[in-house]
Amino acid sequence: MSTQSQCQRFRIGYALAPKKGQSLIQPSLLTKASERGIDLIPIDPIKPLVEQGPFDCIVHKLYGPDWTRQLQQFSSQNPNVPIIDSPDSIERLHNRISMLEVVTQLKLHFDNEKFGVPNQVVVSEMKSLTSIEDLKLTFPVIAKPLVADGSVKSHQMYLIFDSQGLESMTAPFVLQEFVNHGGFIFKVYVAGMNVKCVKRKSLPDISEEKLKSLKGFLPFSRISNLIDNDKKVHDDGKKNSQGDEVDLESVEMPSQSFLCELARGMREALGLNLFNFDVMRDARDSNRYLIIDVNYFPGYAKMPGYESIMTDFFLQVLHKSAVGVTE
Ligand SMILES: Nc1ncnc2c1ncn2[C@@H]1O[C@H](COP(=O)(O)OP(=O)(O)OP(=O)(O)O)[C@@H](O)[C@H]1O
Ligand SMILES: O=P(O)(O)O[C@H]1[C@H](O)[C@@H](O)[C@H](OP(=O)(O)O)[C@@H](OP(=O)(O)O)[C@H]1O
Ligand SMILES: [Mg+2]
Ligand SMILES: [Mg+2]
Repeated sequence: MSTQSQCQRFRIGYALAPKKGQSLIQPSLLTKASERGIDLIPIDPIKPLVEQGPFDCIVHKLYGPDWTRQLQQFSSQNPNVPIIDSPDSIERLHNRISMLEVVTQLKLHFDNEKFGVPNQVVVSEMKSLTSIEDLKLTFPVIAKPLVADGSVKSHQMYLIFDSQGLESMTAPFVLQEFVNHGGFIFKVYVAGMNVKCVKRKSLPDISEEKLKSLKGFLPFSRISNLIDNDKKVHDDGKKNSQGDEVDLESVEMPSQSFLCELARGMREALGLNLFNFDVMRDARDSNRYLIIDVNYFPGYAKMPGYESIMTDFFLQVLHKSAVGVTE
């Protein structure tokens, strides 16, 4: 390394909601990044962005026309500064149909694993809803808000057991088949070329027998983010709220090469660098993986060793190896 490059420091501007900034920008990340020549600089979205530089890269999770205009203006004045990620590409993740469409379009083949998404349909209005059979679904199903914009409402889900439960819903929503998956999911964090998978608690399986005694619907929200979930990752053999054993320690991870290839395909197809996706392993076929959710700029600080992973990613971007970043 030349003397000049040893001295070179990079400035990465970050524009995040206060809560998000506090969770991501921990002293440990600032230290790790600084050791490798990166200064992380907060951006004030209220002030003109073009007056806050210079930046070598911008990372953001803010929305709205004013912010998009700020980014466009900054880009036109600084065409070589990467903006992670493009608002248009992020937009695709704000709709639960378009976020998964990309998965169904991936042309990837694996020797052992199969992947896909659960069957789902959009219900736009209740009056056009006839029966579950007409929708080519069977109970139980999950009603999810069509919009996934980070609001509390967008995380409000309903597990529906019968037609009475279904009739109680308010359109529009996405109706997705409930797939038994052993009560756990995998969250696959992607930061450019870096891919890290963690296990999380999920809804318990519903047997045909159990379904007979379940009536109506059950609301739930942020199930994989419940407070005791982190404990589950570390503790063995605890019971979940339904009384079923969920021993996350003994759950076998999908192969890293499968996840890396899937993540690469999704990253390129989405044109995004910072996201995670939730994956279920089908209880009927352990080689079948279903992607159920894709989230922009998730809670990376929950990921063990996130400081090194994020710093590696920043360096990749600065060296122009990220999607949407041109040479
Ligand atoms: N088709 C399905 N079959 C079985 N369980 C599911 C299915 N879809 C979702 N779940 C369960 O519901 C949880 C919430 O669903 P989903 O991930 O779509 O919502 P979200 O609010 O966008 O989540 P996040 O907090 O990750 O953004 C999942 O983590 C999983 O535990
Ligand atoms: O608030 P919105 O825009 O919906 O985004 C959330 C995602 O939906 C969640 O997936 C993130 O949690 P995970 O990192 O556990 O997936 C969650 O992480 P956070 O709660 O740590 O910020 C958010 O990124
Ligand atoms: Mg999810
Ligand atoms: Mg989500």
